[in-house]
Amino acid sequence: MLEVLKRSLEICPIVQRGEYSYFIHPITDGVPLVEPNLLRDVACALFKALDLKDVNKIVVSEAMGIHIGTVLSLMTDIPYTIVRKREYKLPGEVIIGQTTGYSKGTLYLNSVYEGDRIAFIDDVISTGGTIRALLPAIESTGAEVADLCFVINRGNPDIGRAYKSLVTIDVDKDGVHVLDSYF
Ligand SMILES: O=P(O)(O)OC[C@H]1O[C@H](OP(=O)(O)OP(=O)(O)O)[C@H](O)[C@@H]1O
Ligand code: HPA
Repeated sequence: MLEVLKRSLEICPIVQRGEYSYFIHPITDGVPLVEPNLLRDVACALFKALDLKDVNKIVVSEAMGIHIGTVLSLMTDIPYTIVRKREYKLPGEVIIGQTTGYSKGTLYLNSVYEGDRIAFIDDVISTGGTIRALLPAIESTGAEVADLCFVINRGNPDIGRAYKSLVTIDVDKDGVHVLDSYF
């Protein structure tokens, strides 16, 4: 398990976004091509790694949480909602400031309510800026984040609580180096 993911990371290209060495990978970018065997490898590992007991909703963030949220939802029959980069002004919408290693923006959380037990998944954690902003926003609704898992962990940031990641990597100008994996 995770052999396909690890191999694909070791060959992925790097581009500079200012000071930030950005790796380009099918799971985090949708390019190069998302091969079904890679998606299957990731989906099965997420399903196995996450504790989904009594979880009633999956939360993912736009854009690149969406394909992994879709496959996990199909596998588990648990519905998911997407934290969007677009405002809806629905009642209860939570507005979140997001800062990553290369961008700043605003996210909008909907469809999460008091009493929900949430599994949060995302393609990558890097500086941790996104999840550090998202966690209190989800919890402000009265929902509990029961488990969280990232497909790729670069940087292993402290987010104030435990989290899971399928693979841990280091990125430099020469490429991606896989340091550790969950399975
Ligand atoms: O740990 P951080 O430094 O916050 O980085 C992680 C975030 O960066 C990416 O999202 P991005 O906002 O680039 O959007 P995308 O999914 O559309 O690529 C990724 O999907 C995470 O949500
Ligand atoms: O280096 C990266 N590559 C792809 N997605 C990302 N999201 C945060 N950092 C990265």
